[in-house]
Amino acid sequence: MDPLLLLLLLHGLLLLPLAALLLYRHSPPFQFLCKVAFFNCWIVALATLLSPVAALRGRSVENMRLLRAALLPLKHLYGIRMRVRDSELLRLPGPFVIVCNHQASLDLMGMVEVIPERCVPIAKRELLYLGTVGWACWLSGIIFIDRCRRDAAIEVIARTASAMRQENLSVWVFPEGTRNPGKSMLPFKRGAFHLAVQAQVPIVPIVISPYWDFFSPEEKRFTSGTCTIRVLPRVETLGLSPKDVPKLTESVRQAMAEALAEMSMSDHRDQDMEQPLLGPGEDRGSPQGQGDTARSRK
Ligand SMILES: CCCCCCCC/C=C\CCCCCCCC(=O)SCCNC(=O)CCNC(=O)[C@H](O)C(C)(C)COP(=O)(O)OP(=O)(O)OC[C@H]1O[C@@H](n2cnc3c(N)ncnc32)[C@H](O)[C@@H]1OP(=O)(O)O
Ligand SMILES: CCCCCCCCCCCCCCCC(=O)OC[C@@H](O)COP(=O)(O)O
Repeated sequence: MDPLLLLLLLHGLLLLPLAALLLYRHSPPFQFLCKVAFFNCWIVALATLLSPVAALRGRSVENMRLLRAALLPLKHLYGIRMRVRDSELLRLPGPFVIVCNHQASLDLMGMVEVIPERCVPIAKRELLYLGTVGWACWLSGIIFIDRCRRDAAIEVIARTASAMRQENLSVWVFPEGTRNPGKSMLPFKRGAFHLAVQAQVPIVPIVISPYWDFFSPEEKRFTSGTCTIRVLPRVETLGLSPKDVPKLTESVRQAMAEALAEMSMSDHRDQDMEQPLLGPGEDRGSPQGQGDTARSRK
């Protein structure tokens, strides 16, 4: 090959990372893309590394500890400060069903922040097919449901209800059934409430504050920020029967919607921001900061 061409090529190769770095610092959409890609890569990498360790134990809820440990560092990498309110409400003697609002995959960060011991999430079946991520989820005892086959899903829920009592197992459900970045919550699916009534265990609602201060897929914005997680008082189901489920669902949704509305109004901007390990955060002090623009647009 022509030595001059080789030299040019080498220069090009050296300049590429520099150009990417500059773009990362100065282009919020590029930064958004990188951060989302890194989030997914992190999960795939950790699932690949830790699944063999988890496999030594076999399928067990104890592997949820590994899953937690794998996801807990993410908040430091992204500079997301997690504030948990009323976490003592999660300290109950027996098993329970947690219901939580579902905005984005980022919810995993909030979930691992508060998820108690011996608690597994219910997830869509599609996650099983994500290679080592699916394997890691299966090994951690995550319960999979096929959202398109109601009868099969109801069957899984019935089996989960007896496992909850026999194995002292709590369950985490996103009752909206899908991700919802909107300002209010979607109508709730009833599975979580049937589960709690069948197992005769309490429901503990958890509300994660909106991400729009620091994360918006539409605006391709992903900066550092603060996220508040609030645990609401438990709702007992002792003595309730399937006919009570619609009312139960509505009253829990109502309580969560009120908490979400309240949390949407309170301002995080006066909080100290954690410096993200993944590069520049946002200048939260400036009145022209993106947080303000995002808020005023809402
Ligand atoms: C080892 C280390 C490794 C480290 C690496 C890390 C890797 C980590 C990566 C990842 C971590 C994990 C990530 C987890 C997070 C995933 C999140 C998701 O996937 S969210 C999606 C799935 N969740 C749901 O869909 C909610 C649950 N769904 C339901 O509860 C639904 O209710 C469902 C599917 C059971 C049925 O849905 P319908 O669409 O048909 O709607 P409906 O309105 O609820 O029900 C229709 C009728 O059926 C009755 N029904 C529902 N459930 C029933 C039941 N259990 N028993 C009896 N009747 C029931 C209802 O009462 C209703 O009937 P009437 O209208 O009341 O007459
Ligand atoms: C073969 C290897 C393929 C690797 C592919 C990369 C996949 C990256 C793994 C990221 C997994 C993160 C799990 C996030 C959990 C989540 O948030 O799931 C969404 C569902 O709740 C609702 O789904 P939807 O109804 O689609 O909104």
